[in-house]
Amino acid sequence: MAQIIQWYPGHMAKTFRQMRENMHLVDIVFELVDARIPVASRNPQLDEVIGDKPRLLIMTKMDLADEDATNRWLAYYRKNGIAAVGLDTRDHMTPKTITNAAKKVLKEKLERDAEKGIIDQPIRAIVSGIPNVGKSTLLNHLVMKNVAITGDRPGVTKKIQWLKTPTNLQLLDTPGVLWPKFEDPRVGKDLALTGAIKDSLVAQDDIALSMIAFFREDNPSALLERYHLQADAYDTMTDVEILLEITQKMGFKDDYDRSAERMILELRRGKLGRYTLEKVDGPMMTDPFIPKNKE
Ligand SMILES: Nc1nc2c(ncn2[C@@H]2O[C@H](COP(=O)(O)OP(=O)(O)OP(=O)(O)O)[C@@H](O)[C@H]2O)c(=O)[nH]1
Repeated sequence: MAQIIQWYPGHMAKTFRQMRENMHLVDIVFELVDARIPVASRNPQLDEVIGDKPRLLIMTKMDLADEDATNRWLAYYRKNGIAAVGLDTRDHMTPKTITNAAKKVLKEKLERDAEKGIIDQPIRAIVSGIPNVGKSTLLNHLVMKNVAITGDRPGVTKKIQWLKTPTNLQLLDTPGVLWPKFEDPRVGKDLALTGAIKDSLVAQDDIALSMIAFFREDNPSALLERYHLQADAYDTMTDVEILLEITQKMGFKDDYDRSAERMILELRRGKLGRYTLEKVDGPMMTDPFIPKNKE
């Protein structure tokens, strides 16, 4: 973990610098978060970079997340005046969903433009989010075919590459890659369980144990059924004992590193069903990791 903390600040500073430099060129920021971990997968320092710029929060990988939990998050954001949509970025409706949501966020600006006779101007956006959250997938789906156009904008000396979409968006071609804040151990575990950070950076058995703890609370039957555990396992066994039992059932004897690895892989592949690690009323909500600016 210490390695990650030392490694990221340089990259992060560069991302923030690039985003700050380009912020005046865009109308809106598309901030991507993983619907399964909407708190851990965002970097709160982005708020400082975005400032008053309008933002659309995009919850990706909704197809992997618990549907009810995502709906509760969306209701929560709505209540707090934060424009948000949830989607599977690979879905064919994604370009329409995002473009409509962006138009809604920018409604007043577009109306002001229309009064001045400026109509059908493209909406210019920058896409930002942590690694693996779905930035490239989203860009590709929005653009459909990779058409890069180059434009000189006032105030910039170097040329900026824009990607034009059929739905009349213009996207900065370099997505802002941010890194999450790892200081809180819960954040690291949640990122590891969803595959947002490299497996080699975290102890797999620790992660498998937090997976067992999560299912014990959230969806007890999913783990019991998947690994053919006895119905009273949660009453009679500790998390460690459950991990050892699963190791045996997998035929790995006492090699719990191997079973931990397998369990995590199966979780990510959806073998245990849809899951959301962070809930609207969960403990993470006491952290200040909620987007600050309003619609
Ligand atoms: N199930 C599901 N998978 C998705 C979704 N969006 C992206 N993915 C997958 O997640 C993985 C990472 O997606 P990318 O688009 O490469 O993520 P990125 O943010 O560009 O990643 P970096 O290049 O590391 O910054 C790929 O395997 C995608 O197919 C989604 O909404 N649902």
